[in-house]
Amino acid sequence: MAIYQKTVEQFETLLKCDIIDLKRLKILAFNGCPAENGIRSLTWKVLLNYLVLDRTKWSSHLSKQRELYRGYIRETIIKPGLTPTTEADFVDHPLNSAPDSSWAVYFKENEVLLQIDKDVRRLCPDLSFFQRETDYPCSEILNQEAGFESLRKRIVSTALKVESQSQSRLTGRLEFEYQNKKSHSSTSYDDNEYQLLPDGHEAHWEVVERILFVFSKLNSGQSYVQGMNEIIGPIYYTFATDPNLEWREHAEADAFYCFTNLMIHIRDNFMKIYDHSEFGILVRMQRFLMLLKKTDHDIHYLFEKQKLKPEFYAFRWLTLLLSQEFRLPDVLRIWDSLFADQERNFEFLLYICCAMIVLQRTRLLTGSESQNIKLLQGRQIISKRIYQSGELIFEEQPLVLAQFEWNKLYKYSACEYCLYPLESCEQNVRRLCQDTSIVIQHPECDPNQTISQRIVRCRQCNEMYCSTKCYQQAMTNYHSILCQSTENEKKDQLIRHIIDLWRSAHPPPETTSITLVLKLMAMLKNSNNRLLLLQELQKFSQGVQSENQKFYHKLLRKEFQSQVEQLRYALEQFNEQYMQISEFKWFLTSDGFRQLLALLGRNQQGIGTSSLAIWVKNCENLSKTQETTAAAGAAGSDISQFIDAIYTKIDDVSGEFIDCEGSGLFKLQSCLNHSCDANAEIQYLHNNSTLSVVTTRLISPNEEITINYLSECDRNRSRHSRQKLLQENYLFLCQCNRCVSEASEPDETSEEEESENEMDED
Ligand SMILES: C[S@@+](CC[C@H](N)C(=O)[O-])C[C@H]1O[C@@H](n2cnc3c(N)ncnc32)[C@H](O)[C@@H]1O
Repeated sequence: MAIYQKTVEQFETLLKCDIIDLKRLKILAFNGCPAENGIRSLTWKVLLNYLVLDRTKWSSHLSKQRELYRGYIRETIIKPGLTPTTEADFVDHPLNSAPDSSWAVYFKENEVLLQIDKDVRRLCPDLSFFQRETDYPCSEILNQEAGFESLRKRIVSTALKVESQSQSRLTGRLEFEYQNKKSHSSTSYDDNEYQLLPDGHEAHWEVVERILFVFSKLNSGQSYVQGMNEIIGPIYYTFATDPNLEWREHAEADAFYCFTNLMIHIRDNFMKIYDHSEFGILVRMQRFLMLLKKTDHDIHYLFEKQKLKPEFYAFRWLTLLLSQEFRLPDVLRIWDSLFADQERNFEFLLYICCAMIVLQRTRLLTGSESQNIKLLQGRQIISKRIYQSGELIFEEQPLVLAQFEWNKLYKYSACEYCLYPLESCEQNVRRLCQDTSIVIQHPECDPNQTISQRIVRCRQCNEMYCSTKCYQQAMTNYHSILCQSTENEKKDQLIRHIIDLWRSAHPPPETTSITLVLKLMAMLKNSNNRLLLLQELQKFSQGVQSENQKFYHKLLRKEFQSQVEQLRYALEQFNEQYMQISEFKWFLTSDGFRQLLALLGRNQQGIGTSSLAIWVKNCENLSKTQETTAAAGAAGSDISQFIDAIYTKIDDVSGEFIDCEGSGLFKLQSCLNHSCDANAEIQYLHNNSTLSVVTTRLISPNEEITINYLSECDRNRSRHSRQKLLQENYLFLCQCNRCVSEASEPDETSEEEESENEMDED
């Protein structure tokens, strides 16, 4: 503590001098800037050459710069054509497509703006800061001076323009009611985007959006490139949380200048034409490789042997200054050192990247090429702190989900959108036991007693939802297209045909892949930002073949070849006749379709919900909270006997399939790797599709968080059986601690698997 306090004092003394000693400041900052008293914020302003070293000049310099920035806002956000000053200006008009027309420029800029908008609405989602309201909104914008408009208005009108264009191409007419409904959100499938605050209020993400837009206009050669949002984010955050309110008030202008100055140093990373320049990304990657060779010869040699080029893993690290690899507090700490090191062209960044590799060296040295690329690309989740057993790590909603087809055949009923069960516990038990005389004890423990009165049905196809919200979400995302409404019988028939083909083609265990494909197509069709959705898909684990390239994903085995081809053809027809999604065409080529099926197979996560399970849990809680009197104890044992009897009967009549089941794609969960001795598990604590990752034992900091991909009944099979299942379904050879410790076991499978093997070989 004493050392920390001393560091604070050293910074403060240095920053108070009339002439700041830059060399000393760099030495101090390199070892980390304290966040308190605005030290980091001030230090960065000096290190990024925004504040001159002569403090006596700060006041006039700052007021000049900040006034200049206000001018930029006025100039760059002004609506062209609205304030004509000369006769000639009136010649320009919104339909003028000449390249020098201010309207044409205005429309082109809107495309850049739309991209910025999408990117900043997802800035640092693990932090609530960017969604919060700023205390210092832009007065020029909010006061609505005559002749000015806000970026908000431009985004709404641009989103409308994009949507109406695609609609008109398809239908030849403009459907404004539909467009208006969608225009409030640029992506209908993502609830995680930051939303606008009411008029007169601005959130921090909107301020960041303005900075980037002004930057893109003033630097038209470079404009805005995706990733710049990740650079401005931490800078603005640091300035806008400055405890000194005088500084905080001007966070927007100050962040703009610091960002602009930083971009001078790193702009070559963002522009392809500079890839080969002295400071271009390719040269930087070469320098990084040389350093790796010097630091860890074995790893360098291994990477050469495995052809693991830095383009595959270090490109993002170097371009975005590690802002994606660490959480914000760590990014800020790393940037203290990087900014202090700036004149040496961020040499220190190369050292950090090397350290990141060396820290993983034991795993890398034993890993195959594809295991190593996975490790380096960072698609794994590592704990940052101690987690106790039973602790919730995170919760997440799926990007898309579907119920198993057999749910309906066996009369399971659950919300089509979120899988919440739509039976009361009594209905559930009576159905599973095929006994209508069963009466549930403790009905007060069943929150679904009156569920039948709350069910919302699609007016066209009678599909059931647990709430109006779920129904509306489903409609906006996909149901408006996939609804079996008999309005278009041929389309419905084709959809049924596709689902039936899948049922007869796919190998057990049942998967929902084909419904997921149909839903994804409908979501793409409905989205006014298709590329973004495709980009989300790209992040999931991909590839059709195992690491050693010995076999393909189970769904792509030879025996399914002709059915897979029939399916592909049917989907291609569906796209051509009813969807016309040009961006999806590749997925409907032979290769693309195989890739898509493998992606869904490798990343799908099962979902299970049940009214009975909620009731049982509530009954158990009830007996726990009751006093331990003899009478209560007897009642508790009665209820457990009753529950046991129910489960025995269900087992006899319906077997193991007692939950309403489905599966979905989850963005974050799909980063969790498998271990046969996992330290976490997936639960559905809310009895709907919201997934919870919960620890199953104590987890230490820096330990990888893993789940078991195998179903409960497969988890205790022999090492050989487990590895076989994992290779077929997930294309990797499990080398977890348990598999390694069981390495001496004979390669034996159960009889059942033996016969399956024989079938495979036939
Ligand atoms: C849902 S993803 C998990 C995240 C994955 N690391 C990624 O980068 O996308 C599933 C894929 O991760 C890889 N994977 C998962 N667990 C693994 C393990 N224990 N060893 C090697 N690869 C694994 C396999 O390629 C598998 O198909």
